[in-house]
Amino acid sequence: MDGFLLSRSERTLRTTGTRDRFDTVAAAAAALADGRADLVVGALPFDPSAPTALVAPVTVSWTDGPWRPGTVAPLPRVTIAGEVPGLDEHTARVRRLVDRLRGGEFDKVVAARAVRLAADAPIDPEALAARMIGRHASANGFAVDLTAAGESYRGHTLVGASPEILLSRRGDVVTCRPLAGSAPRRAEPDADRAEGAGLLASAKNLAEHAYVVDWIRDVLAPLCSDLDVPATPELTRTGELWHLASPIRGRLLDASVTSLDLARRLHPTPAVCGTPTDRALTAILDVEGDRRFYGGAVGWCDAAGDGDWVVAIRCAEIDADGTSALAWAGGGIVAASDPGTELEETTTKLGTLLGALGVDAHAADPAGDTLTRISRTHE
Ligand SMILES: C=C(O[C@@H]1C=C(C(=O)O)C=C[C@H]1O)C(=O)O
Repeated sequence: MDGFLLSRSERTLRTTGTRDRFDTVAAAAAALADGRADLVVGALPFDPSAPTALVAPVTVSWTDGPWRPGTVAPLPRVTIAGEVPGLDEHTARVRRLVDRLRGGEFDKVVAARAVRLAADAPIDPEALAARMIGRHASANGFAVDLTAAGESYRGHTLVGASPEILLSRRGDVVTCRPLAGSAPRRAEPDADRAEGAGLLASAKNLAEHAYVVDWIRDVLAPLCSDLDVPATPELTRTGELWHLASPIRGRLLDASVTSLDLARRLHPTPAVCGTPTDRALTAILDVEGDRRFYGGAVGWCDAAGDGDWVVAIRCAEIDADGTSALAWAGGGIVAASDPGTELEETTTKLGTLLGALGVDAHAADPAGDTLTRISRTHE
């Protein structure tokens, strides 16, 4: 897929073609600044030192509302081919991280895992994005060609539906809506409401959330006047989860600070990384290895500096021939975290992507290693 899609509830950006590729934020920012590009779209990786997948597109179209394509290609049958790492190993990693948190090495760290998916025919990235957007109308649906990030990404696409806005910039107004703190949705309405109310009252989740809000405040305070940060978060929900959310708003002191600059400064927030950021990032890269574009940011920046960047979660990277993919999910760990509950939370989060593919996220083998857990196909 040589293109980019970002579907938000108010409008959708779709681009095709590649006029220029940028594997660093600096290169993309320079092209915007000197008029070689009037729009840059794409993704920032989780690891801020890794190559970016940013492009200046050839065609650009904006439409009102979320993306609603007329016809959508059917999705193939998809199975879970393996877990990376196995479920036991993920739980053991969380346990070791909890020990390090209790030892005071850091205050919060996000632990993630992935599932490897195998499809019996190519997964069309736009068809998967359309299905995710159809199931989550208020989410930020995306499909991004990652080729610009280098050889190991050639023809790969990142597809997802994120509930989390890293930032939006319109003129001198910057808004963010970080999430952190999670509880599963329940089928039974009273039980579901109780999960939400429990999350809003949970000291552990409020603390996990506060690390993210504090980070955003610290980054934005020197750049903004009138920075408005709510004292307590609000409750928000997706199809699968309740989250704590904080709508933040500020006014830029310097109008030359672009949405791409802001994304670079705000990323990685403790919603995907941890506190303190540098220690958490080092621990994640050491324990998990490369997260590629999971936990990164997807968005756009125009020549005026306006733009939207969403946190790249509830997503998968589809390989070049479309028949295999890696889907990730993570959760914030603090000293009070329970490894079993954290594992369950990642499974619930994986359900956003797996549900769109007709795969049951909860059908995983508790032993954690490979294979063949199958799923429904799309008729
Ligand atoms: C890291 C993910 O989600 C993030 C982590 C959350 C948490 O720890 O409670 C909640 C929302 C997201 O900010 C993910 O979905 O993979």
